[in-house]
Amino acid sequence: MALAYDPHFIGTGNVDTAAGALMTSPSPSPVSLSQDELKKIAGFKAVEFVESGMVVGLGTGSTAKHAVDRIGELLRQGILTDIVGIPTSKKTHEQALSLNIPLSDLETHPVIDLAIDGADEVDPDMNLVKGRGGSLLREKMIECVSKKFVVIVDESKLVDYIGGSGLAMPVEIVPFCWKFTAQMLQSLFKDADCVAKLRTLPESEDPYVTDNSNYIIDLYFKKNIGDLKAAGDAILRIPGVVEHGMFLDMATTLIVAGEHGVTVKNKA
Ligand SMILES: O=C[C@H](O)[C@H](O)[C@H](O)COP(=O)(O)O
Repeated sequence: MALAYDPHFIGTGNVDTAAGALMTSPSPSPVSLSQDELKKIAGFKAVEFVESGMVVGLGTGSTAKHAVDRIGELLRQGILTDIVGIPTSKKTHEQALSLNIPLSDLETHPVIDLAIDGADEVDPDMNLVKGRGGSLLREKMIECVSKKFVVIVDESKLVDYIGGSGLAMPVEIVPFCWKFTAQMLQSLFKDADCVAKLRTLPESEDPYVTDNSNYIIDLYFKKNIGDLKAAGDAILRIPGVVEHGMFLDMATTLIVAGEHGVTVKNKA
């Protein structure tokens, strides 16, 4: 599918942040763009929300990486000053250090002005699946105390309902008796024909280990799981579970880059 890009929408202009605002940017001169270029457009657009003096949650993944790069660039140019970054993973911590972004943590800065992060799925109510890159726990800890949470995606991430992509919904668990916990998770969602799989490293059958020394169980649903809040609460009642990758009612702004330009949608 041909993708369209409107270079007008990379910039540092103001974004309409009124509640419920929907800003769609048409593309006057379409140019085919890769998925990564769309991620970059969404990431740069999100940084328009960052103001000097803010404490900023720095997301993880191939989309958030562009936003973090952009913050580093604007700091270097002196366009942004006095930013404090709170990284959501070891990888983002390394990236931010390499860009000389001043860093802190939740204990020193328990309130965050704004967080910017990608997502694996976004439903029409701006509920998210996150963690296919393995970073869901730190992301959720940081983003749930952010006054604003700007989610950046290319349009391939939009789904009709959570789980609708047919791809993984990650759950971070403790390694102890992981097979037992995986079985509990699969049984919990038997009505949705759920399959629970331990995430392993691509080059071996060894478990993938998170930044917090935990494992990840990926849940695959063949049917809609229905009430997301009830599902999330039920997952958290399983003792070996640390956190799940559903980020419900957390996003305050959604930026989608796609074939017809960039859309900015605020939570009503
Ligand atoms: O664990 C990874 C994070 O939740 C990412 O933000 C999410 O997977 C989206 O990543 P990407 O922007 O690379 O698609």
